[in-house]
Amino acid sequence: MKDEKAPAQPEQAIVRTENLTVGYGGTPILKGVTFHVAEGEIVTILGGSGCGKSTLLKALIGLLPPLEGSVWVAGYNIAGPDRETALEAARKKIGVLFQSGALLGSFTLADNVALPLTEFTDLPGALIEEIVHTKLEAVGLADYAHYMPMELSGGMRKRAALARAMALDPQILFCDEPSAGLDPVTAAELDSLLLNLNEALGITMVVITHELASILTISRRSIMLDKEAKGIIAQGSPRDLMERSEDPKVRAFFHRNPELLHTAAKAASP
Ligand SMILES: Nc1ncnc2c1ncn2[C@@H]1O[C@H](COP(=O)(O)OP(=O)(O)OP(=O)(O)O)[C@@H](O)[C@H]1O
Repeated sequence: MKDEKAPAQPEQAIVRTENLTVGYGGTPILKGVTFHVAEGEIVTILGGSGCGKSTLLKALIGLLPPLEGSVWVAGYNIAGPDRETALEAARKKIGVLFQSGALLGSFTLADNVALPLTEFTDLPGALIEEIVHTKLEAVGLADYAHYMPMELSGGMRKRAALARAMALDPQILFCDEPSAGLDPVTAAELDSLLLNLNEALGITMVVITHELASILTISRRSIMLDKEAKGIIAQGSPRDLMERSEDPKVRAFFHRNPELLHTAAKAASP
């Protein structure tokens, strides 16, 4: 479990949205979403399938321009009038671990991890090699630098993708369902790795996940989205949400019991 830090205040926020409305083709998926993530925090974003978790992530990393509202990432307003310049600067401060891992299959692990360094910096080759080695070492893959992605297990590929996301020493790491497709033990190892990186380097993390074990292990604060509400229906310590929330949707999620939803819906209908 994360250490006991003071609760996040908006003014310390390294990621912040205000009245964010985001969607596709002018149709909102999320409306008027306001939240913040403090520097050094790990926040998990939860919610049922299709509630807009990935859509929110796309807005936070600048892949989807908001329909309304603002998004501040690492001090840059990436939804303001100077969006392109802000995004270029913000992208140097963030790392993204996509659900698929998104490693290039025809590149070795070392070359995959080197990509952001060759693309975004003018560092000499020898230094890039050294950085790549350090990153692979941090995820326990130093001996696999010359392997191709297809020669690795799913868990190792995720760790390699994490090494690549860390290549530019990001202040903020965004992860889209990092444990998807991993067995529980491998998923727990990845959780430990994320926690270690957070604790050792102070990297802020915003993690989308459905995995209850991960949610409880890595985050002290969770934000739960809902499809019907098109926004946040609960936020707080995941343990409190699990043990104390009376919202049927929150209870159904944490107790893995869709019956709770049906019972609440029946009670609400005339
Ligand atoms: N590129 C797109 N164009 C149009 N609609 C989209 C697009 N991507 C997602 N959507 C829609 O937006 C809604 C939210 O999708 P999103 O992928 O953000 O949900 P999610 O909470 O991440 O779901 P899951 O947990 O299943 O991955 C869904 O109704 C989806 O169909």
